[in-house]
Amino acid sequence: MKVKIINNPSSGTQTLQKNLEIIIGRLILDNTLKEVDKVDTTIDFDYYGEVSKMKDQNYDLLIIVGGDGTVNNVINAVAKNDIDVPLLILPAGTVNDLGKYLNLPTSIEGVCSIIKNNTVKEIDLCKVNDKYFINVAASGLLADIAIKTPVKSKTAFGSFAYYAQGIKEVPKQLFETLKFKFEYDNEVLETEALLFLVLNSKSAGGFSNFAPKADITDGLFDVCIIKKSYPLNTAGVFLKIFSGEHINDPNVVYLQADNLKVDCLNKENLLIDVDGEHGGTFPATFEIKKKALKVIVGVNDKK
Ligand SMILES: Nc1ncnc2c1ncn2[C@@H]1O[C@H](COP(=O)(O)OP(=O)(O)OP(=O)(O)O)[C@@H](O)[C@H]1O
Repeated sequence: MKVKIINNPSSGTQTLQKNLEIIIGRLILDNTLKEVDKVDTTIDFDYYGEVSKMKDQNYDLLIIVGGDGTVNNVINAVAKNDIDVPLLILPAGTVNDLGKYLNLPTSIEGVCSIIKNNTVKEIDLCKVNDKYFINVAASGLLADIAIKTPVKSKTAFGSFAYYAQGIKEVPKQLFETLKFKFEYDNEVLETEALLFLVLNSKSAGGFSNFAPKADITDGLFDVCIIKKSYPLNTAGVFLKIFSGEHINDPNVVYLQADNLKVDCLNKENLLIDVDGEHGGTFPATFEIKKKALKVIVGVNDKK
């Protein structure tokens, strides 16, 4: 196998990155890997330029080592360069929603065996305006926390940094009212909302059941809108997210669609977060390309 590795040395707690040399060494020794081309990212890394070097080079696999943000940067470069090489995501971030959903390994043994098994699955690729995403786009209350938490504090404290930032932000944001307009399948919905998410997989923000009906191969977005309500009701909604029961709560709108436009009617320059990275502002047009991305999954992946 000829592989390219794009590694973010700063993602998460850096455990997987430290084991990379051992993993590569083992796979070279048993002849699984014939050629390995590894590059470490930097803060201002040129993902597009790096991925464009893969054209016509007969790579068998592109391995991404990093958190959701790194994965997002690489898949944008892959899609925009029209690269058709299967991707292996090695989850090394703070939250790793997609990694958990796809049962991707983090141990040395697990990573070696998933590469040897080389089981390819085609998954949907999502886009909002000109930015691709693989797992989730979100906006409103809490959605910008992933963006605001500095990389350094994420590394030092792992997911605790998310909660610390969250606690600081929530009281202020609960008094805000955001009014959104959703257009999908000839329907129009205008509502005051705290937060909405557009999901490809089931998992977001560390909640593995945010979109309990989602299937990453069905060509549909799962949209979860958490409506503005009394703080106690909102707290109830968040508790139900653990079990997936929130989708039946009167303060939640849950829908599936293959097309979606969203506008924020009362706040300019509200950010959209895509897979933990900046995804621009409103109005937002969402597109989904069914099974447009090849990824390696664990042999026990049943989704
Ligand atoms: N060498 C580096 N040093 C510091 N920051 C980097 C480096 N390489 C990339 N980055 C930054 O890391 C960010 C992406 O981090 P990533 O999402 O992979 O990890 P994380 O934030 O720890 O995980 P998660 O997104 O799951 O929370 C990008 O915004 C990118 O600019």
